[in-house]
Amino acid sequence: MSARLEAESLYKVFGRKPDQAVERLRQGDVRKDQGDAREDQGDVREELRADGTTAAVIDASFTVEPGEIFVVMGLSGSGKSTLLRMLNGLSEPTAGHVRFGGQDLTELSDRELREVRSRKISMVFQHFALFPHRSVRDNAAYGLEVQGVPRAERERRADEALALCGLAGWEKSWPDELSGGMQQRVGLARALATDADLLLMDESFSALDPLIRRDMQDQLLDLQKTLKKTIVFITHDLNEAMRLGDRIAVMRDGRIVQIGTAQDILIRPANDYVASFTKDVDRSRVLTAGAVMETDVRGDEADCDCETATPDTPFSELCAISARVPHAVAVVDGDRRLVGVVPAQRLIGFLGDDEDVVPGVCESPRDKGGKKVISRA
Ligand SMILES: Nc1ncnc2c1ncn2[C@@H]1O[C@H](COP(=O)(O)OP(=O)(O)OP(=O)(O)O)[C@@H](O)[C@H]1O
Repeated sequence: MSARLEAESLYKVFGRKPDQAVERLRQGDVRKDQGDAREDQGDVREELRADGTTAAVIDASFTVEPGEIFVVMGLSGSGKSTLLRMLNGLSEPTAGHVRFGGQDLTELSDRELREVRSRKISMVFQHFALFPHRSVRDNAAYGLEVQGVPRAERERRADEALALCGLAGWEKSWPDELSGGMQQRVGLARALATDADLLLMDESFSALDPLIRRDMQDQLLDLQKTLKKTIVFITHDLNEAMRLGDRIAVMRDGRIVQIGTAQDILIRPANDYVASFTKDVDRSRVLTAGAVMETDVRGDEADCDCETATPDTPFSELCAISARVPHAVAVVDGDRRLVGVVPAQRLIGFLGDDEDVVPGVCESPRDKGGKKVISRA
């Protein structure tokens, strides 16, 4: 089982007097908490920038559980890469702590840090960074070579990792004989071969064309079902974030502005900035019955023999059920207990951009008795 990764109030400031800059940023936040909010969130950051100081990451805190894919999403310059470099110890935080498996990486010596980086942490980059004059096998074995693992064992482990990534039979090929997608699989195999618990993926699929990219996303999700690594995945693409992330942190101007599941971010964006990202997301691919249902139920809405949904029922299937039943869809849990209802109007509300998705009364007769089903407060 992998270990938990914790980031606690991380700051990274580039430029002069970084510690003073952190203090100013903290005081700005205290003023804001006390209600002395200036309209512009980036206030102190902008003042610092005018002085030639960049607050690249400001007060970032989160925990990534073992087996979780935690996606950090944000536009270029929002601080994603700087955050990732602090997580793997390549960049020392100006303030704050990074803990992995309970070990505080920010307190290790350079030698201890190198050891942790080579054994416990693997990186997968956007540009595959393969060595052109090494075979696919030797590329996949590179991390093990750095660790000093004997040749026979590293080749065995590299071959296993390559097979996991769908590259059995390509071990002796050269990188330039492989397509872009296959080269990225070698990058992934190299990261997996070391058995590192923490996988840091920096825009790993961004250079791939859309179909291959989707393929790689599927493969990662599939591998993760058995590997259960602790994964931090950086992307600027919200669709990718929503497909991969158990949870997503949205960054803006160095700050994490929201952490939540894909459904949280779609349904309850923390602010207009996050909401503006979600406009182009195909909601029907993300939402499930559990996210869209009304939980204010009477209790007898599933008393007929009609088809029901479960909280995990995908939105598209929910729409199909809704079209087949003459009333709101009842959502039941594994014990067939009613946990919510979804009136047809509510589905329509969630598909659009309209923030006011609260539907009115479902006019459909519930059953042959013609009883109205759902009423909303
Ligand atoms: N070594 C550095 N020295 C000075 N400023 C830096 C340094 N590294 C990053 N920055 C600045 O910190 C801010 C955050 O950069 P960062 O690369 O972390 O963002 P990002 O979200 O990863 O962007 P991208 O998606 O383009 O890589 C930017 O304003 C950048 O110019």
